[in-house]
Amino acid sequence: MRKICTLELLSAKRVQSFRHIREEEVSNLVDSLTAASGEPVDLTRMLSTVTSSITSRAAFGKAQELTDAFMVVIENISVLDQVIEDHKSRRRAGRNGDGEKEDLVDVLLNLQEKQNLGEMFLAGIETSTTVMEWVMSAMINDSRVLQKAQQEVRQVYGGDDGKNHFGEAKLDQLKYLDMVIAESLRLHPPLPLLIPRENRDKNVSFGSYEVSVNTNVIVNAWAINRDPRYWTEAERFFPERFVDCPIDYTSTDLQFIPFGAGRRMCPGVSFGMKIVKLTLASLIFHFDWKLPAGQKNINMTGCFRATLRRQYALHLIPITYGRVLP
Ligand code: HEM
Repeated sequence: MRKICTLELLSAKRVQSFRHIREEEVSNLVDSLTAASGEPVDLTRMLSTVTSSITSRAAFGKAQELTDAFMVVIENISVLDQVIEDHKSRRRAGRNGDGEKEDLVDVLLNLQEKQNLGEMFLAGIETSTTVMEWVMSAMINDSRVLQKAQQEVRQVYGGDDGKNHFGEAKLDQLKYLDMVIAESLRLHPPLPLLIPRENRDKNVSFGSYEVSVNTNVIVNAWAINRDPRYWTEAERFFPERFVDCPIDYTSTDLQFIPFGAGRRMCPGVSFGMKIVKLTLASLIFHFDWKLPAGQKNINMTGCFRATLRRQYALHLIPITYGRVLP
């Protein structure tokens, strides 16, 4: 399954082919927030919806109506079977020639493989949503960082381009936003403990650790990302630490491993991070953000379920950029 993910489902080319889906769904999110401008919204729920809409369209080729079903796909596997049946009849009818337009179910059918599809994408939705929640929370609590990130995105996307079509073409220019996301991933990795792995080969040693055969190893990424031996003021949220810094989450630096590392590293990095960056850039380009009445800052308490999420849903007030409040 992992090999299929890396080579087929989540390859750079495949991820790029879903660009229009990401842009459409993020634009829908902006429309909903614009309609709610000036009122508190449950941003946690909205971020989860946008991520699952993008994922279900990419995975199943179905739009909104499948999104809710996707969330219960594990319990209700018949939904997935129905999707696969639909794809099979479409293929039998010979309506599936263009590789670019294939969704991920088509790819799996090509490979005669459907196992674990639901679990895999569910994991991607939860982690990507969690990353966005933490980044927004950290920026709201640090107005200096938020302003700097907003300045950058409004400069890059200023003029008609930003208002009419907020696309991915210029995302690479948002260097400061990259640092903000990296710093949030460092302090709040959605999977603080990497997936347990069993040493099945032979006894090995690395550093001061001896790992004998048949031992389960659990890597504490959370502790590594905050280790004061590698990070100055390790507990501080300070995106500028990544200026001119060669370390990033796709490199092989083992002091920063929010996606794991090596052969078992997350195969969904590119799929997830494209959603994360486009959504966050849109949120801070189109809106200024206020806390609900009576709230001074965001409570950053985490809570460990399948992932390390915020304990409390994120409620914020979007103010459409440029709108003068009464
Ligand atoms: C953007 C947020 C994401 C984060 C922070 C994240 C993080 C991780 C981490 C830490 C691991 C464990 C790596 C290890 O044990 O060494 C992992 C594994 C995995 N991730 Fe992600 N992930 C994200 C998004 C996604 C997405 C969007 C998908 C799929 C669409 C995905 C699919 C997977 C799969 C299938 C594995 C298991 C790989 C294996 O068992 O070898 N992830 N992820």
